[in-house]
Formats: sequence, C-alpha cells, structure tokens
Amino acid sequence: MIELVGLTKRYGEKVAVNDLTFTVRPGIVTGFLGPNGAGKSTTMRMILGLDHPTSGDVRIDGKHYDQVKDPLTYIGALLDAKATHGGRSAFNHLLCLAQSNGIPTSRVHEVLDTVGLTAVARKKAKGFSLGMGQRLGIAGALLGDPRILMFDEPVNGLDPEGIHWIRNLMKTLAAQGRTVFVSSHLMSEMALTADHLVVIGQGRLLADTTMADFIRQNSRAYVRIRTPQRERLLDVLHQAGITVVEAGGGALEVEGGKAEKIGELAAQHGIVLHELSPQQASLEEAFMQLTAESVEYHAHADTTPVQQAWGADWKGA
Ligand SMILES: Nc1ncnc2c1ncn2[C@@H]1O[C@H](COP(=O)(O)OP(=O)(O)OP(=O)(O)O)[C@@H](O)[C@H]1O
Repeated sequence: MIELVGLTKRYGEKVAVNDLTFTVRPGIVTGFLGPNGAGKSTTMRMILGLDHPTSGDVRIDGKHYDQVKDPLTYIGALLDAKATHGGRSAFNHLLCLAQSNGIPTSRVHEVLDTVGLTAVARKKAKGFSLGMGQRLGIAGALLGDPRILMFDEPVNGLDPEGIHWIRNLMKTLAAQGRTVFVSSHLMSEMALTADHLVVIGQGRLLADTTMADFIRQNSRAYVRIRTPQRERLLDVLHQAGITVVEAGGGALEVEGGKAEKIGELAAQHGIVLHELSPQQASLEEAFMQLTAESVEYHAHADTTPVQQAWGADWKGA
C-alpha cells in the first residue's frame, strides 16, 4: 500500500504537486492520470525518495522509502526506460542491479524470460528499440519480485503487441495481490487496464474513484437526431415526455437509449428523419473535460466549433 497525505512539491514559484492525499491499494491496478505536466512523475519520484516533499508525507506500507530494507525487493519502478548504461548488455545491466541488491543471478534469467528479452540478453542496450528499452526497464522493476510496482507511462511509444503485453502484465501482477500503480495521460488506455483511477491536474487531486464508477458516470448513452421537420418532431417528443437538447449543427440529442421509441413516434406522425443514431460518449472526452482547466500545454485551438462535451460538470468522487 502507498499512502500520500497532503503531499506537496514546489520548485521555486511552481507548485508541481499540490496537497495530494490518496491511497494506492494492493490487489488492483491503480491508474494515475493527468495531462502533461500534471505532476505524475514528480509524485512518483517522491514515493521513491528521489525528490523530497516540500510538505506532506508519503509512506510505503507505513515506512518512508529510505527506511525500507532491500528496497528493490519491496518496491520496483520503471520511471525512465532510457535510464540504462547503453554500453552494457541487457543481461549485465540487470546483473549489476541484482548483485548490488543481493538478488541471485537466476532471477536475472527469469525476468529476461518474463519480458521476452532472453534472445537479445547479450546485446548492448543502446541498440534497443523503444519497446525493448521499456521491456528492459520493466525487467529491472520485477527483479526483486517486489510486492509494490510503479510504472511511469509504460506504454509510451509501444506498438499494439507491446501495449497488449504490458496491459496483461499489470493485471497479472495485481491478481497476484501486488500493488500496481501506473501513470498515463490516456484515459482510453487506463479504461482497459485500471480498476481504480486517481486523476490529477496541475498537481491537484481531481478524482479518486473506481474505474467502474467513472465509466458508469461518464459513458453517457444518447440518441442523435436530424430531421427537416424539426418543430413537428419537437412537439411530438415533448408530448411523449421526452426531453430534447440542441446538439449544434442542426442536430438534436435525447438522453438514454430511446432510438426505437423516437423512430416509432416519428413514423406514427409521418415525420421524416435524416438521422437517428444511438451514441456513446467517450471516456477520453470525459477525462479531457475533467482536466480541461488544468491543462498546462495547449495546442492551438481548433477552428471547428465543437459542442461542449458532456461531463463538464463532473466533479468526481
Ligand atoms: N526539477 C524541476 N524543476 C522545476 N520544475 C519542475 C521540475 N520537475 C518538474 N517540474 C515541473 O513540475 C510540473 C510537473 O511535472 P511532472 O514531470 O511531474 O508532470 P507529469 O504529469 O509527469 O508530466 P508528463 O506527463 O509530461 O511527464 C511541470 O510543470 C514541470 O515543468
């Protein structure tokens, strides 16, 4: 278990992490989400004692990182996949880590096998692709067979096969009862991997909720309608007690999965429909809305008018 209480980090005027309080529990994958610059890496570095909090506290099973004996056997982390000595082979990189932490050489072979690098174990890490580098970093995290694992953006730059592999690995590690804490800036990725979500923006906690609750609250089903007989349809739907909202671009929207009912009413009244399509709001859209005000680095605004995404008033658990 990882417990953060009022964790805060300032760099001069910049507040990178702002009064974060949450707990990362064992047996599940906890996704740590936030836009670029939200403070995810800084938080992870403080958990590992690589950065000192300005105020607040973070403990791993009740202890500070520097009080943990043989830390590699307690908490394993992938923070930066490029943090290897490029001139060393994958095997030697892991062997150095193992020897300095009292871990047997047999374990190096095991983790190389787990991450699928056995065939290239004697090759120098500097020749590795991004995906191979990520696998080597993950092997390092697994080396001490720790009960707590932390991965900072592990799927960055990976191909679909690599992403699929990491997703399954996280779930397997959690199913073994380990604490798995993984950061990402992609909601769609977390929706497939995480059981619990912690969302931050500009260092502040925006949501701490189960994935199931997040999906329930944000996967809104609605029906999109276009008709050349707009006023007549509005009257008919109003009489049937169905609430309609403007969706922009001449379209209408009705909350819920009422497409059949709307189609039948339109047919009964001889109203022509040009579109009657059931829709599902995307979780990515809900996440972007949740973090919209805290995004630090914006691209230039799109010139296409966009309907305000649903979830604008979502405040989280
Ligand atoms: N050593 C530092 N000195 C000054 N500012 C820093 C330092 N480290 C991080 N920051 C700032 O703190 C904020 C949080 O950075 P951090 O890297 O933790 O965010 P992140 O959520 O991991 O972002 P990303 O997804 O882009 O990696 C950013 O504004 C960053 O510029």
